[in-house]
Amino acid sequence: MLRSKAFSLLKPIPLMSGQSNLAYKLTHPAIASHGLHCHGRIANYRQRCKTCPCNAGRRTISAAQAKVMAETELPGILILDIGGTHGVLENLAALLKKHFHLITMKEFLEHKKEMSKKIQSVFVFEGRPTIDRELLESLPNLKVIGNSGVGVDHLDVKMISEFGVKVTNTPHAVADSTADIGMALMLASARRLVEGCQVAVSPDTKCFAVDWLGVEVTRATLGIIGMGSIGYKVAQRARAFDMRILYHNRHQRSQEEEEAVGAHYCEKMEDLLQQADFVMLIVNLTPETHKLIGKKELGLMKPTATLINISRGAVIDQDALVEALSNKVIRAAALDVTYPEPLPRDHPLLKLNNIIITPHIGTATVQAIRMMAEEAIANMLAVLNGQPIPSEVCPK
Ligand SMILES: O=C(O)C(=O)CO
Repeated sequence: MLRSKAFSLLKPIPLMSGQSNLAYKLTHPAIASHGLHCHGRIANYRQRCKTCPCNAGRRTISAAQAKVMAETELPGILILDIGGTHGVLENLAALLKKHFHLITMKEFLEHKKEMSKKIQSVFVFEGRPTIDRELLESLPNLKVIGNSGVGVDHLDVKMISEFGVKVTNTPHAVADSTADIGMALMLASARRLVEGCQVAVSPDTKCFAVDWLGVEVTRATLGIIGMGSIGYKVAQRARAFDMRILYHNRHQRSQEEEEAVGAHYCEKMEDLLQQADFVMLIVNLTPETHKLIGKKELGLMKPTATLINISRGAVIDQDALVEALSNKVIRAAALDVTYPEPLPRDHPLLKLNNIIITPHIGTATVQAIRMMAEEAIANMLAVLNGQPIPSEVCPK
């Protein structure tokens, strides 16, 4: 297929906030309110507009280039929030460019007339951009929204499907890196790693090991809530620590799968909560799992237990968690996800010393980012070519 030289020279342009009503809606509200570029979760914590090293966003294209793009044969793909630094932007763009004409939100808004019919896919890389009726109505030939990541709680899949548009996700690409972050949080919390680091970098602090006693992960009981592919990968890793593994899930795994990792099914979540030394949340955020862990559930946990969340912040009632941690109802918590993200500076969770919080870095590895893009591309191409879709998210 032919590709225009002019287009191949184009650099993808990250979404700019506040450009128009539509652009505003496509910017995560939390990010807009912080005045940050919508560059992805990690960048949200670190990059302010002024210091952002990514200057690509300032680039624009001519009407002639836009016309060439609109006439070329590769399907157009609208890029929502492809961001980051350190070459991530360029690497992902290069992968996408093999199959699609990249059209950034800025380009789309500037040349809507030429662009809108060309766009057949929307690629959601990071952040939680709003895909609403207004956007869908402006894309008459849209066939697929390819989400990078497994969680699609930011997308109204039912509404999107009414437009005949498919939604896909990347459960395979995220599984190892997200399971690793679950293990990392469990170990770090158990052995008070963050506090230890703080002591080590303050040479004046007197440090006796007895003041920093942690608890052992080895041979402890791990309760996994949500035994999908990430949950199962966690169980595989936990087996190497001789952990006793309990799990609660909508469906019981096969006997073979259970035996392979030595996991025992708890039909009632309460049974798991009462027995586990570490409770790890790995469920999708749905109306059923919203505030799944609240005051009652925290009260069932052992006072020596640790709660780890690598799913979505809203799975925990954060007010109840603040209370439970302050009153030592449970030993500690380790969260890779919160609501909102990031937490406001004065949030009570940030004032506690029995908590570890990371900025939603479950998939923040060089390998996972690339695999997510590859899996998303495979999904989107399958939809466009009328082939079986590897990972489709069906409306409930
Ligand atoms: O895949 C996702 O949705 C994640 O948030 C992984 O951390």
